[in-house]
Amino acid sequence: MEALDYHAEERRKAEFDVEEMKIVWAGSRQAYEISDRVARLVASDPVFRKDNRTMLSRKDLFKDTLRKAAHAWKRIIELRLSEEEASKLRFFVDQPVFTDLHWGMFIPAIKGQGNEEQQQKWLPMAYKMQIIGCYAQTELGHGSNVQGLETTATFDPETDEFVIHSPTLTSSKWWPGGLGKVSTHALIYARLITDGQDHGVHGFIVQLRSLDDHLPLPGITVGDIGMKFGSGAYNSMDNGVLRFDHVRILRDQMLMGVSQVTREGKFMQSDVPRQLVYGTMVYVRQKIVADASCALSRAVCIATRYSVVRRQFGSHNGGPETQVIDYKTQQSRLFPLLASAYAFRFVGEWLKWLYTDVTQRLQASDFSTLPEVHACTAGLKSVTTSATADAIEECRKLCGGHGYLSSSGLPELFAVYVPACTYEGDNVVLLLQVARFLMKTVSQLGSGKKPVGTIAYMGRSEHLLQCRCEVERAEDWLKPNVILEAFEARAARMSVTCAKNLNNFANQEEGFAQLATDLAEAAVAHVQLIIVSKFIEKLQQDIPGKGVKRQLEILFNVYALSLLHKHLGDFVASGCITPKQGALANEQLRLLYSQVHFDNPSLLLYMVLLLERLLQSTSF
Ligand SMILES: CCCCCCCCCCCCCCCCCCC/C=C/C(=O)SCCNC(=O)CCNC(=O)[C@H](O)C(C)(C)COP(=O)(O)OP(=O)(O)OC[C@H]1O[C@@H](n2cnc3c(N)ncnc32)[C@H](O)[C@@H]1OP(=O)(O)O
Ligand SMILES: Cc1cc2nc3c(=O)[nH]c(=O)nc-3n(C[C@H](O)[C@H](O)[C@H](O)COP(=O)(O)OP(=O)(O)OC[C@H]3O[C@@H](n4cnc5c(N)ncnc54)[C@H](O)[C@@H]3O)c2cc1C
Repeated sequence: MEALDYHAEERRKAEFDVEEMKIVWAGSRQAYEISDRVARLVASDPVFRKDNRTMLSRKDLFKDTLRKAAHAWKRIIELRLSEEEASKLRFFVDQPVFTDLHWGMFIPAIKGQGNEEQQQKWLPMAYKMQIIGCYAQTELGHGSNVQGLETTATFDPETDEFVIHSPTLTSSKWWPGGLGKVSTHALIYARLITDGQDHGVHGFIVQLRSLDDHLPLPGITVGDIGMKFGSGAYNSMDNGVLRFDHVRILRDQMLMGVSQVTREGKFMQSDVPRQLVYGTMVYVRQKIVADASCALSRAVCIATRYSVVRRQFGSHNGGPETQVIDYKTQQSRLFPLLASAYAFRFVGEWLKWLYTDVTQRLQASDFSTLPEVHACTAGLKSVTTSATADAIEECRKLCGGHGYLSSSGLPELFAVYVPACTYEGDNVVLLLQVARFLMKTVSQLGSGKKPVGTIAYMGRSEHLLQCRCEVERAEDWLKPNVILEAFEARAARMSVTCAKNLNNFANQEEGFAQLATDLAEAAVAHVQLIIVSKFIEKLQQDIPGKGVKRQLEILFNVYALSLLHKHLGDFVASGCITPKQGALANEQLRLLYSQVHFDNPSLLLYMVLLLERLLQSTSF
C-alpha cells in the first residue's frame, strides 16, 4: 500500500461525526467556517508559500516576510476581513512578523493604558498602519525584573516634556520584535522621574524613525540584534536594540490611564492598581495559551501521519511490517500529546472568557479578580508552553530520523515555538508568581474570606487534606469526580505544605527563595488542576454529533491519567493516593490506549488527521 492509501484506510475507519468534531475544535460552527475559508485563501495564494523558508538567507527571509505582511494587509483591506478573519490569516501565514507586535502589543497597550485623548490621537493612525509600533520593555540588563529597568523618563517642567535617556549600556532596549528595522514608533517602558523622585516604571510612546525617509530620529540609535536559534523560524522577526540620548517627547506621550503627570510636574496615581501597567502582558499571555494547542496539534498531526505510514519489524511470511502506531510505546508517547492539544484548546477558550470578564470588570472599576487573572494567565502560559515545546521535540523523535529533516516541518516548528517559554515572562518566573498567589490564598484561609473561582477548592482544604482516594479497581479511574478530587487534593496539599514550611523562616522572602523549587511544583499542580477541571466542564456541555463526546471522554481520561502517571511522586508523596492506586491508574491508562486501539484502531488517529487540513501543516 502507498502512504496515501494508509491514510485513507485510517480515515475510513473513523466512527464519529467528523464534521461535529471540527466544530468542537474550532469552538463554534462560525469559527470553523472562518478558519476553513481563510485556510483555503492562504493555501491558494502563491505569495504565502512557505516551503522554501528554511533555505532563504536572513536578508531574503526578511524581505519575504515584508512581502507577505504587505500582501496580507492588502488582502485584509480588499476582502474587508473582520478582526477574527485577519487573525486567522496571520495564523495560517505562519511566520513571525513585526505586525504581531503592532497589533498584538502596541495597540493593546495604548487601548489598555492610554486615556481617552491618547487613544483618539494614536489609535486611528495605528489602525491604518500609518505608524507602526513595537513593545519595547526588555533591556539588556533586565527582562524578568521589570522593576529593575534603567531607562529614564525625566520630566522637564520648563518645556513640558520628558527626556528619555539610556544611562548605561545595560539600559539598552534589547529584544523587542519589530524594532530592529521596521517600527516608526515604540511603546517604551522607563522609570518616571519628576522633581528628582523615581515613581517606577511607566509606558511612553516614542517616535523612533522619520515618517518621510525612515531614518532614525536624532538621539536614537537602533538596529537588529542578529540571528536567532534555527533556520527560518524567528529570524523573520527584526528583534532590535535601542538606545536613547536625551530624546525629548511631549508630556502627553506618557500613557496616562494608570498614572498622570500634570503640567506642573506633579505625579498623580489614579484610583486603579499600579499592576495595570503590566496589563498588555496579561493580554498576550492569554493569547499565547490559546495558541499552544495550535502549535501542539501541528506537531501531533505530523507525528501521527508518520506513525501510520511508517512500518518497522514484525513481518510474517513476507506480509507487511507493523505500523509503528501499533507499538504501545509509540501510543503512550503520542496519545497524551494529542489529548493535551484538546485540553489546551478548551482551557484556552475558558481563559479567553476569563480575560473578557476581567476587562469588563475593570471598566466598571471592579479590580477584585485581577490577582486571579494574573495567576491564571501566568500559570497557564507557563505550563502550556513548556508542555508544547517538549511535545514538539517528542514528536520529532516519534518520527525517527525523518523528524530531523527540515521538510518534516518539525525543526522549524520547534525553533519558532520554543522562545514562547521565555518571552512574555520566563516560565519559572511566572510559576513563582502563581506560587505567591497560592501562598497568599493559604494564609487567608480561616480569615473568613472565601476563596472563589479557580481557588475555590482551597475552601475545602480541611476535607482535601485528609480525604482518601476510593479507587479499588482500574476502571474507578475513569470517573471524572475521582480524578478531580485526586488533582484537588494534590494541589491543596502541596500548597499547604509549602505554606507550613515557609513559616519555619523568620524572613518570608528568604523562605520563598529557599523553597522556590517546591513552590514552583505546587504552582504546576494548581495549574494542571485548572486544565483538568476545565476539560471536565467542557464534557458537561451539550456536545452534538455521533461519538464525539465519547472520544473527548477518552481523551480526557488519557490526559488526566498520563499526568497522574508522570507526577506519581507528587500524588503518592502528598498521600493523595497509594502506590497501588497509582499502579491502577497506569493500568487504566494502558487499557485506554489499547481499548481505543482495539475498539477502533483509528479513532484517536483520525481526530488528528482531520486537523491537518485545518492547520495546514508542512507534513509528510
Ligand atoms: C483588522 C486587522 C487586524 C489584524 C490582526 C492581526 C492579528 C495579529 C495579532 C497577533 C497577536 C499575537 C500576540 C503577540 C505575539 C507574541 C509575540 C511575543 C513577543 C514577546 C514580547 C515580550 O516578551 S514583552 C516583555 C515581556 N516581559 C515579561 O513578561 C516580564 C516578566 N516579568 C514580570 O511580569 C514582572 O516583573 C513580575 C510579575 C515577574 C514581577 O513584578 P514586580 O516586581 O512588580 O512584582 P512583584 O512580584 O513584587 O508583584 C507585585 C504584585 O503585583 C502582582 N502582579 C505582578 N504582575 C501582575 C500582572 N501582570 N497583573 C496583575 N498583577 C500582577 C503580583 O502578583 C504582586 O501581587 P501581590 O498581591 O502584591 O503579591
Ligand atoms: C523571541 C523573543 C522575542 C521577544 N520579544 C520581546 C518584545 O517584543 N518586547 C520585549 O520587551 N521583550 C521581548 N523579549 C524579551 C523577553 O520578554 C525576555 O527575554 C523574558 O522576559 C525573559 O527575561 P530575561 O531574558 O531577562 O531572562 P532572565 O530573567 O535573565 O532569565 C534567565 C534565567 O534566570 C532565571 N530567573 C530569573 N529570575 C528568577 C527568579 N526570580 N527566580 C528564579 N529564577 C529566575 C530564569 O528562570 C532563567 O532560567 C523577547 C524575547 C525573545 C526570546
